[in-house]
Amino acid sequence: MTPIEVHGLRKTYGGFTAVDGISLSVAAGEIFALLGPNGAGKSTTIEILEGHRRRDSGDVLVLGEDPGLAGRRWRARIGIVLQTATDAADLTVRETVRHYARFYPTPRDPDEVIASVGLTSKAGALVRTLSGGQRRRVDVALGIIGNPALVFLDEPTTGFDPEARRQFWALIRSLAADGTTILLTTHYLDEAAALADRLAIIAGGRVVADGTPSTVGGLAQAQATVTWRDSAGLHEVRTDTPNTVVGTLPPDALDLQIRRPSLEDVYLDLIGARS
Ligand SMILES: Nc1ncnc2c1ncn2[C@@H]1O[C@H](COP(=O)(O)OP(=O)(O)OP(=O)(O)O)[C@@H](O)[C@H]1O
Repeated sequence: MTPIEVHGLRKTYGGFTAVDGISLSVAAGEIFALLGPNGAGKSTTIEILEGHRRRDSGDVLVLGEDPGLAGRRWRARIGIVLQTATDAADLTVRETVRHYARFYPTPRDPDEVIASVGLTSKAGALVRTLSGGQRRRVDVALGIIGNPALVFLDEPTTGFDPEARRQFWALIRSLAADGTTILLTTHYLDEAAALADRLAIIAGGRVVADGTPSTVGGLAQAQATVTWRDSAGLHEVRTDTPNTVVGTLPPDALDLQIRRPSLEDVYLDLIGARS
């Protein structure tokens, strides 16, 4: 069974079309990233897949069921990390995670989950005393405590420091390696490049490109730009074979640079952020 299958998804708010015919499929154990500017329709899409929002039209199957109709057993197989942080009652990290574990038929071990999000040293601290990034890690812990087959992560690492982000990436990779399917939205292109097996770039409610982080939008075929400076000035050459160009440079060439388009270049072109 394909964990996520979406075809022709549409959602309007009043007269405004937020999602305008999105189709995508995510395979078991795959990490799939949705990228796109603010207001592109990522959260609306993910909320429909979570069963938190109704669609206007389109076919949606999540773990084999229509999220608009699925019941508690389906919900227990899904982990969700929302954009907004969990309300922190007067509970410690360990109490909070244990409390949530009781909602699921086959939860993971709370202490193991706390360790996997790097919060062991804060397990006894009240959640409301944690920093923003630490609270976000509690959100992630609550998203995976139910041992879900599928995890939705809406901008999961916002507010994480660089080390915490890398620890989080390792956690997500290990979940995927164990067969968990991951759908995440992110504004960090390095996060998508580091984590995603496949990704879709969404703009104006439509998928404008999809593929792997190294091939999306024609990245694999894109030419390299070689720049250098010599006594005649600055030179720039676009080429498929940068090594050959470098081999022909004069001995006084300085400041040699070979640059290939990055995911960020492709992304900015596709969303029309530059001409
Ligand atoms: N409840 C709502 N009522 C009316 N319009 C809405 C509602 N929710 C979202 N929208 C609009 O739908 C569009 C898509 O919003 P959505 O939250 O899906 O975008 P997003 O890609 O997740 O953005 P961000 O990156 O800022 O989280 C936006 O223009 C937003 O203003």
